Amino acid sequence: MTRKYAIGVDYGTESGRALLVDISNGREVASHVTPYGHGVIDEILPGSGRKLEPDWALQHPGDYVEVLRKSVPEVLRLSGVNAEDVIGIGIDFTACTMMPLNAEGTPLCMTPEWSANPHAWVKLWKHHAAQEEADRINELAKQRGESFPARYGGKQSSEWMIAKIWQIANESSEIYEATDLFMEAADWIVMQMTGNPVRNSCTAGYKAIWHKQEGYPSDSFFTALDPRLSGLTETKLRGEILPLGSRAGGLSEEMAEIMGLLPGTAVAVGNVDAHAAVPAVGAVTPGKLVMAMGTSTCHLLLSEQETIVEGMCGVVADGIVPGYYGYEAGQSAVGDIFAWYIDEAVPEYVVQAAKAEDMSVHAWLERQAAAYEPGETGLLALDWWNGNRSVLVDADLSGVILGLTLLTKPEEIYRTLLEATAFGTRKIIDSFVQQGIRVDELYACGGLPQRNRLLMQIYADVTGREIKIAASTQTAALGAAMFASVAAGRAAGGYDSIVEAANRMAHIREETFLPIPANEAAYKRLYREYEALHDYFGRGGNPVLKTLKELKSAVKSAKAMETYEVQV
Ligand SMILES: Nc1ncnc2c1ncn2[C@@H]1O[C@H](COP(=O)(O)OP(=O)(O)O)[C@@H](O)[C@H]1O
Ligand SMILES: O=C(CO)[C@H](O)[C@H](O)COP(=O)(O)O
Repeated sequence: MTRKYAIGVDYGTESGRALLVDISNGREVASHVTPYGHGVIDEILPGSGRKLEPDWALQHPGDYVEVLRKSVPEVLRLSGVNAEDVIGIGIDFTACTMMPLNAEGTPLCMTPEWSANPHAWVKLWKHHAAQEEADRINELAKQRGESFPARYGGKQSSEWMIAKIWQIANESSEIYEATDLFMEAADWIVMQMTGNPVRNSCTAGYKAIWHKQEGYPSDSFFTALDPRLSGLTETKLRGEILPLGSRAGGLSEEMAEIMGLLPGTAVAVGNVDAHAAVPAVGAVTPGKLVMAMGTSTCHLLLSEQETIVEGMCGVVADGIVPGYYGYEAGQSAVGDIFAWYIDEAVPEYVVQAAKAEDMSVHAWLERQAAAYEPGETGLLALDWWNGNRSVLVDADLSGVILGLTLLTKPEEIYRTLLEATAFGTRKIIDSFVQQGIRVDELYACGGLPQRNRLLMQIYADVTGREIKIAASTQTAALGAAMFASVAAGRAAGGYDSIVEAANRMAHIREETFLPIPANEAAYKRLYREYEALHDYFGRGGNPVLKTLKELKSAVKSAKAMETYEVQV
């Protein structure tokens, strides 16, 4: 029999990547990346030039289609694989990345009528401007004794579907009224390929408060929240919800032509990027915590038990691998913090020194920072540059760095930022363990583990655990391709289950990172300080971070309003 292949398409924050994989062994044959033309829209709305308020993060859905148009034909060309040997295509996406659609399934931002309204655009996962809505959802759920908050660590995040939808209703009732469906981008892009408006159980479960047995929260909850939300789940959130690995449909004639594939090729239901990565490192049984480390970090863990864990993003039955409860926790910024430092705060001499040695600024700072011992910088930071997702679930928190002096060097700050993210991860692991959820092994995947050895050593030292690293640098796309092979099924040359696919297609590297005992001891001491600082700034000991944010928002909103009034 000829070799069979599947394509995984990973939609990240800045770009989309297609990966063509040999399904017999997981060999990655070809990949291609298409950066999003509009990137992350967080300052000015394209077209109208309207200035966005703080904490907004939008995207253009046309950029997602461009990835299919460019990267899929390109992986076929690069690999020389024939379209008839590609048995399936699967996608994974950042989430909750959502958009309002009209009755034709067109995103409202792509219609002339609505394109100047920011609420018509895709709200990216890191759009954090729905915090008030999230707070109110949490208060009301508590008052009414709703059962769902327990499944989300007690709190809904401002990053998620219901808070984002309600923000639209509150700030732009005309967009809310004009919306026929609110959809995850993961489901929308699948609908572009198949014509079928199906939703996937992973984003529905983790991001839209859907439960396999109980469904969405009751209509009386939504009505009590806001009478305009009455009937929401039956109307604007309607749609069949299918489990991971299901076939959403076959590729349409039109999209097959655009993508260079055969019409009818199996398209798997969408998935979340980090979740797709779990089977791609072979973590298909309980106790294996997978850290998908990139712009942000998601922590994924399987368990036989359903328990409440403080600040977890969610526990969903079959949410990652069928047969287990899938837990998710996360840090809203990790690589993004390092990127911020390099883009916004590194002195010019560092950029020049890196250039002179033909190194990236990251690599130069990593080398310099590696010369320090734990504690030697005299610095400590809180990793909240993009709020805190777990365990505090509070997008209104911000970064803190302590201990700066006139002698502080850029590499010391860089090291401190790496350490801060490791402490944030330790906090999450402790939270699982304290609630009796086993964490036996750590796996790291995503863009960071293979780019920064110091980072991984610090994580091993801070957690006191061995860290195994994914062999693939594109685990999410590999996972999406694995789910595609399941959607295609055995009869087409694919697999019956994701566990079977993982057994054949997942790989980890031989080299692992082990804790260095002296470093581990030093970090134990520093972690105690991190915990004290964490609770002081994060649990209300001193609300200064929120006060600063309120002041900033008030001034920025007043300025944005002035600019808008001048324009109209
Ligand atoms: N050598 C490095 N050390 C630490 N962080 C890095 C390094 N190189 C790139 N990064 C960070 O990696 C992040 C991108 O990770 P990646 O996994 O490729 O993307 P995404 O999370 O969008 O899928 C960026 O935030 C960038 O700052
Ligand atoms: O919350 C998520 C998954 O549940 C986001 O998709 C994720 O945090 C963004 O991923 P990346 O850092 O890879 O861009």
